[in-house]
Amino acid sequence: MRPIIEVRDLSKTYASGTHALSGVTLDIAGGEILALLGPNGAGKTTFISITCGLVTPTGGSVSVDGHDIVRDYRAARSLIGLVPQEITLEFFETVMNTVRFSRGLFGKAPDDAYLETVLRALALWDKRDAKLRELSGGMKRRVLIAKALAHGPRILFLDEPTAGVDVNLRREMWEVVRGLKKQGVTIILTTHYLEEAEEMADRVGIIDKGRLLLVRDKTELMHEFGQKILTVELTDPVAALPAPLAGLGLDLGADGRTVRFRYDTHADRSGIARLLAEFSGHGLAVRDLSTEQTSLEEVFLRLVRDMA
Ligand SMILES: Nc1ncnc2c1ncn2[C@@H]1O[C@H](COP(=O)(O)OP(=O)(O)OP(=O)(O)O)[C@@H](O)[C@H]1O
Repeated sequence: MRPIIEVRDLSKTYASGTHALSGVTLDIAGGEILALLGPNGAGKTTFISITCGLVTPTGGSVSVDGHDIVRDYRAARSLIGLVPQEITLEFFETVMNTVRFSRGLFGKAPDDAYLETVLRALALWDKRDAKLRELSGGMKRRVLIAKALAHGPRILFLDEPTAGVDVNLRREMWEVVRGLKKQGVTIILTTHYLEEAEEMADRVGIIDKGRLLLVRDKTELMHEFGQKILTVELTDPVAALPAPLAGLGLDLGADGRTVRFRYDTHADRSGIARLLAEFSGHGLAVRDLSTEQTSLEEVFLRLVRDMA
C-alpha cells in the first residue's frame, strides 16, 4: 500500500543560515502513530510546518496521499489537521462555534452531525455551548484537537501534545489519541517525553541536528537496543564484592545489599546462571531478584551519543 506521507530528501535552510533539516527521507503508513523524538532545535517543528504548508522547503519534497505539498497545496493540506504547541483559542467563543469556524476555514460545507461525532469522541459534547474560557486546561487541549479534526482530515499532527501538563492530563490525552487511531487517523506526534513515545507509538523516528537518524518499529528498537537489568538483593550487606566477581560488571549499591547486573537480551547466554553460581560460591546469600527493561530514554540517549 502506498504510504500516506512520502518525504524525499527534504531540506530547510532558514534565511539566517540555520540548516534546520538536511536530506530527510521518510514514508509514513496510513493509520500508524509515528513519534518524532529529538532534542530542542532538532528540526521537528520545521518538519511539521513544511508538511502543513507553513514553511517552504529549500530542497526535496513531501507528498500527502499523492499530492505535493507545494504544487498541490490545497488538496494536501485538506487531508491534514494540525494541533499546535501553544493554546491559541478565542476565549469568548463557544466550543461548537470554534469547531464550526475551523471547518469553514477549509471551505468545507457545514456538517454539525460530523462535528457532533468529533466532540463526542473528545468528551466535549456536553460542553458544546460553554465558552472556552470556562473550560479546564485539559478540555482546552481537547478543543485544539477538535479544531484540528473539524474538516475531517485523515492525518493529525500533534506538536508536543502534553508539554507542561500534569500526569493525569497526559494519560487522558493518550487515551484520546489512541481513540483517534482506532478510527483510522494517522498520527504524527513530536514529544520530549520518551515515556509518551514508549506508550503510544507504533514507530519512532529520532531527529538530531536536522537529520533523521533512524525510524524504527518501537518494539524492535527497544528489543535491539534495550538491555535488561537484574537486581539482586543480598540477605546480608557486604562492604565490597569479592574480587573474583570484579570482571562481571556489577554495581553494588550504597546499602551494600543491592547488586545491579546489566545483560544483553540477545546474547546466547545472559550470564545470570553464572552470576548466581558465583554468588553462591562466595557465600553470598540471595534474598530476592528482579529484572527491568532499560527505557526508551536510555536507548535514545545512547543513539544520539553514538551517532553524534
Ligand atoms: N523561522 C525561523 N528562522 C530561523 N531559524 C529558525 C526558524 N524556526 C526554527 N529555526 C531554527 O531551526 C532549527 C530547528 O528548529 P525547530 O523549531 O524545527 O526544532 P524542534 O526540534 O521543533 O525544537 P523544539 O523541540 O525546541 O520545539 C533551530 O536551530 C531553530 O533555531
